[in-house]
Amino acid sequence: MEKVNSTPLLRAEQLTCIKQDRILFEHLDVAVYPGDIIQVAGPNGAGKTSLLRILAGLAQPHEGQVLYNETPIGADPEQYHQSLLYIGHKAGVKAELSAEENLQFSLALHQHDANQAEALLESVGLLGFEDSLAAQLSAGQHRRISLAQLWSSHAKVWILDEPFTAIDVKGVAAIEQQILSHAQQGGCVILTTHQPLSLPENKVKTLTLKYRV
Ligand SMILES: Nc1ncnc2c1ncn2[C@@H]1O[C@H](COP(=O)(O)OP(=O)(O)OP(=O)(O)O)[C@@H](O)[C@H]1O
Repeated sequence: MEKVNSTPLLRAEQLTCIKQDRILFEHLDVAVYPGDIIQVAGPNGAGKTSLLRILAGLAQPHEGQVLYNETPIGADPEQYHQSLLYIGHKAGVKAELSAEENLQFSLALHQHDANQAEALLESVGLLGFEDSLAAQLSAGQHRRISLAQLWSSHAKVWILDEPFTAIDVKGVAAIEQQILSHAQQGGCVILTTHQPLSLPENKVKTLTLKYRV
């Protein structure tokens, strides 16, 4: 009998990444199925961010390829872009814009309704800060502005680099819940974090990169 969900949403084939003459990883195969939550683990400098950027199509591997629904992501970048939510390890907010303007900007970039920004800010506990300039907000509040997109995204593939950095305990729990719910609805999540996850162990797969010299 054929396995349900036997086709990966995202697949990387034989990835090799070299930075400054150091092989970070080579011939790496990754298969990410609907419902998967994959934590990429490993020490500082092992190549986690490099791997996430390749999976997101933001960087090219030295060798190998990434496929979305079994089609190389380079063949239809527009379709992949629409299916992907990538939140990098820097908050990426603009200091001179307010919290709401920053979120509106991100939503517009993903062709989402920018009118929902206020409601989304409420989801991440930033109600009352809509008009505050990002320059006046904390690192955790910056991160919350970026992560508010998790409450609006229809993208199947979420790639989140250190989403919990600077986020307090209550915020982490809310984000983990959002990640779990996305996976339960057939999406997939690939994330890095140096903090232990509180998600049920059987819900998370770990991909560990070693630091190679
Ligand atoms: N822009 C760059 N230019 C040159 N080398 C880079 C660049 N970015 C990363 N590297 C190299 O790649 C290695 C892996 O970096 P990467 O950010 O992928 O690691 P990481 O596992 O995410 O680390 P961390 O846990 O510290 O975030 C680094 O040690 C560095 O040598």
